Amino acid sequence: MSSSREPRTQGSSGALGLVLGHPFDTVKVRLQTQTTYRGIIDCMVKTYRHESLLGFFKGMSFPIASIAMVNSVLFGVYSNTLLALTATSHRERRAQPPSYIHVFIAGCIGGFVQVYCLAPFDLIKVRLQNQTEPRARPPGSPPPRYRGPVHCAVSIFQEEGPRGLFRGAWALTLRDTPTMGIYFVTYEWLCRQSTRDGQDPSPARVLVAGGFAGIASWAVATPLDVIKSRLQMAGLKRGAYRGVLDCMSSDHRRLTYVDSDTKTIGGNDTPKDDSGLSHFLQTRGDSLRECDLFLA
Ligand SMILES: C[N+](C)(C)CCCC[C@H](N)C(=O)O
Repeated sequence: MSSSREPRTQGSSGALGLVLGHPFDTVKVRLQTQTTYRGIIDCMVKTYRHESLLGFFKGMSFPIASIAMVNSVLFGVYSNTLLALTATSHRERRAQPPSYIHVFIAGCIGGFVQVYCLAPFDLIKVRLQNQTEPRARPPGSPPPRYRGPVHCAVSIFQEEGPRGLFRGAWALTLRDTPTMGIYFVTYEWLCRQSTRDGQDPSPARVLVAGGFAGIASWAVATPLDVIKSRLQMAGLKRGAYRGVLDCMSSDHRRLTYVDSDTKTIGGNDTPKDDSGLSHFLQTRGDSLRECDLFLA
């Protein structure tokens, strides 16, 4: 980073960005993994109707608690890699800016390393965001599979083992390694464009450069983000996908069906031959049709 302000503010600005962005992230994750929604507006309307505004904030607490740590690993590894590559300290760098190829490599390495802190938190976030139970559950309706982030972490650990907590981490690595490189190159380039040589960019410029760097990196990251979210949700069904390539080429609608243990529903394709299930569906009606994508 060419600004010395960045490390001090990254914790709180990261958390603020997260609260503002989380409702959109929830809509994104649901559209990536569930087949019940026709589009963004449909997903927003249904979420609001069934779960109220709070539905958009499901799964937010662990990311808030971990963002400072994940970002300090990212920026720490980035800075130290850049230091090793260019042999110039943070101060000297203002007079002697690092080359873009060094910025890219340092960004990729930072992105690669932070994945191993981010992966378990991101997995729990995605699982909780996909729980579409309403705030006030009708009497007799099944409880959500996970009661909260800690229960979710413990359940995944018990049901899927420690490696279960890293489900989707390989796709996350493929998503973040190159795109963090893109993030830092775009950020550096925009800061240098808008600032005279040897000076620190103003806070407003840092904000704008960071925003555009985020857009550029997300534009590239989104396809692998879809795969990552699907692999994370498919965790409960062993063998649902054989890996990243299999997930890329399979029709994900075939995997959305009712979980017989929890009676939660994913997607719109439900098995036709289960009469108990169709009775269950008829009696539960539409509200359960929007329910969780949990694969048995
Ligand atoms: C993929 N891309 C590089 C664009 C952004 C990665 C964002 C990672 C972030 N720390 C998080 O909490 O998810």
